[in-house]
Amino acid sequence: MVWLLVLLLIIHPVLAYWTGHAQDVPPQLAMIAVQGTALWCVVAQYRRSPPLIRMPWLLLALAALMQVLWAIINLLTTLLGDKGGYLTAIGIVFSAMYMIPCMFMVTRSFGRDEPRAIAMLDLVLSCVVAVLLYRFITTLMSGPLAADPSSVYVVIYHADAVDFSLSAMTILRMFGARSFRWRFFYYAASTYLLTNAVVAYAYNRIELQGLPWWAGSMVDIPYVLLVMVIVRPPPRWLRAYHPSLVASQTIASFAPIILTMMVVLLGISVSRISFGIGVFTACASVLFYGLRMALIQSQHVDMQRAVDQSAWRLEQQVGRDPLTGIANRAAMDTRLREALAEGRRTGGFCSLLMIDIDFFKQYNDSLGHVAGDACLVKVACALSSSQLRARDLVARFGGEEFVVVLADTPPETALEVARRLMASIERLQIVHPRCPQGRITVSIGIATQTTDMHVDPLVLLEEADRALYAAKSQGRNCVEVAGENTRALPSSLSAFNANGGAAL
Ligand SMILES: Nc1nc2c(ncn2[C@@H]2O[C@H](COP(=O)(O)OP(=O)(O)OP(=O)(O)O)[C@@H](O)[C@H]2O)c(=O)[nH]1
Repeated sequence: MVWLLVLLLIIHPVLAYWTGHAQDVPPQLAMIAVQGTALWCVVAQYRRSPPLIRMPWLLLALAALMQVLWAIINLLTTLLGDKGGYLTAIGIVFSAMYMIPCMFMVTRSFGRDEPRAIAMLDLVLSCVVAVLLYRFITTLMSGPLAADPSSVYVVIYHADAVDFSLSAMTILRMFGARSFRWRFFYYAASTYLLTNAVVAYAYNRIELQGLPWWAGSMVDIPYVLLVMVIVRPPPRWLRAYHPSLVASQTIASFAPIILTMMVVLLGISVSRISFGIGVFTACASVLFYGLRMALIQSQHVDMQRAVDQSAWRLEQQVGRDPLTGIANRAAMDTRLREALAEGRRTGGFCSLLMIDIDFFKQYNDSLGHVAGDACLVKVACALSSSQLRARDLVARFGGEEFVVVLADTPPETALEVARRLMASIERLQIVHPRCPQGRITVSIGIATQTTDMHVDPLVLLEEADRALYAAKSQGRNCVEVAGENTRALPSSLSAFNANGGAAL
């Protein structure tokens, strides 16, 4: 590939020197061959690239194709002549159409989640630029305005402004790209666009003085550089450079304004020739930009809503037991710590109820695990709808064990609550074929942090567990309050324990 290019590069000036003029057929053919080689190289890169980055390479290939077609039309004009001016008009069409893929690749962010409507808006605006340029050039270069020498300069200045704006924006995009593949694409594109702009700048001015034989060889430079950039290993700084997320996002958001700005400027220029069209396009471009921003804004609002919802769902799930839907162990730990701290601060009590379903293994064994799960859900539901205060927390501790945290609750009240809970389970009347009562019952252990004692959550849990164990030993279906063996209790409750637990 490189050797073919080198050969063409030598042939082109040799032919130009031999024919004596850059615009003769042989040098033009050599130039088209150089352009074609570069086009082929970009297409090969497009086919090699992963899907997400194919689109910009395709756009670059389209831009190069427009230039090749323009050169072919120029060649046909040399060969056939152009009496009606049709070939010149077609050439201007291709040179204007060159803007569409260029604008598109510079403006777009190519994100997967970008709405299609935005791509359509960008495409329409890019087409408007091409149409305006065509209208502008044809009006100034033919008809009465063509006689005015300043018309040529006006066209040249506009072409330069567009070319240099595009290259500047492409360079900016290169420094804003966070992935190496994208940086490499913009590196190749900016090399091509910038040299193209410089060559066009020089060529147009030389052309005004009459083209020397070597001038055509200048046109090869952007294409040769493009091929070199693609086939040679990329420079090390391109791989090492990493823009910050803020810089990258700012540049990507800023890019569309270049497109709008170009349409506005072209609209202003065209208004010299056709006031209506100029003003209309300038206004339309601003409206389009506003619409583009509104679409992005509404997409962000939607995304934010979805993020909020999933965060809320996650928050709910984190503290929830997936089977029963009530609080889980983690939520209980947090609430218990808070309630104990509150008790210490205010000098109040904090009680903990440890509840365990009796003979649950037998229930599972006789009716199956699915029925066991359904039973757990019903028990959880009954516990949490037993007229507790909003600040009390019912949680599934694990397996068939539940815990109720009762902040600011003395042991006497905790005992009343426990009775109420047992009664609500009893009301469920869940048949248990292998339980002496013939229905599901629970045993409860109570532990309390008293005003004069500061207890660690784990210690309180252990005490409640010991009390529960005692309740189980007493024959189940009863409440046991953590007693003298763990901590001193009010006399009324000690008496209650002394009776061997409260059979309800
Ligand atoms: N269906 C179901 N069963 C569970 C779940 N978690 C724990 N279990 C069962 O609960 C049973 C608990 O058995 P044990 O610890 O022996 O308690 P028990 O049979 O209730 O006996 P006591 O507590 O002494 O009355 C075990 O068979 C566990 O498999 C669950 O999420 N779903």
